[in-house]
Amino acid sequence: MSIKFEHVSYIYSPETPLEKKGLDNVSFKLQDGSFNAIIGHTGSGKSTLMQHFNALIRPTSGKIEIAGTTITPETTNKNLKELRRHVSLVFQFPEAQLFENTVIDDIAFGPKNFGYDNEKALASARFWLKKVGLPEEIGKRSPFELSGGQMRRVAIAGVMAYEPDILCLDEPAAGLDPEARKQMMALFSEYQKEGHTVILVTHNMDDVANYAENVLVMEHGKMIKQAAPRDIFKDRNWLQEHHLEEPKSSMFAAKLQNYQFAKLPLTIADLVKDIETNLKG
Ligand SMILES: Nc1ncnc2c1ncn2[C@@H]1O[C@H](COP(=O)(O)OP(=O)(O)OP(=O)(O)O)[C@@H](O)[C@H]1O
Repeated sequence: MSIKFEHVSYIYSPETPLEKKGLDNVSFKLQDGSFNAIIGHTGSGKSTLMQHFNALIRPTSGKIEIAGTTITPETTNKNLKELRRHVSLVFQFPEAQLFENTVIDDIAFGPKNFGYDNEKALASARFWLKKVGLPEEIGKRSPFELSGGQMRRVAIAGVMAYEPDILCLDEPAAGLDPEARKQMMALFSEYQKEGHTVILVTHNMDDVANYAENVLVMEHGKMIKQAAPRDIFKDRNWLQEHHLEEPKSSMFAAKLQNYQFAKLPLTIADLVKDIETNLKG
């Protein structure tokens, strides 16, 4: 059950002086269980695209197939609960949406909303509190007494606690220190390896290089390229032309270097396999 966008366009404030094309004839497919990144300049349409994944906004034209649901311009808000249980969207600075009296109740809110009984919701909340790296005793505290980084973890645990099949993240590590960013990205990577689909909007090219298998590049509302990170980042001229940065990470450079020193392959098929193994590993 892949995710499929077919000729999706979206216009903000149509037929008014403020009319603005947010998406322009976007088509692509994403594989189940893949780690995808959406990159592009500010204002290129990344967040607009992201909000289509759980029908928070619906296409002005075109069609989306996702998690067994078809989204078209005619789709209404009715019957979207099932879609939103499967496809979850985490906005930038999700900690702004915490509201319960205790951390554990805040994390359990999502699971309860999607039909877990009280006991199961609390068990899931305790499990995810630990998974995001917070000690058990924090569960009893008010989320508003925590640091910004801890609040971010609570908010993300609240989404992961009902285990959506498709996790959409808009700059989830923005403003976190490098260690916290790494832990957060490792958490999403593990979630993907367990079989879920992850879609990440980011300006951080190191995260793209280190974690994504598939990259969508947005520019002026159009998707101008879809490829593996190595294919996106190997062409410096193309990157410069589109004002995109290269990853700085030594990890990605090391992966490429390992590949150069890998044992001499015997056939083209071996060579391709070798490259893939080295870049994946
Ligand atoms: N609510 C809105 N009303 C009108 N235009 C909007 C609205 N939201 C976004 N836009 C416009 O649509 C275009 C795409 O915006 P979008 O937020 O999707 O870009 P983005 O790539 O996510 O940017 P950033 O990296 O800054 O978050 C921009 O030109 C933006 O100004």
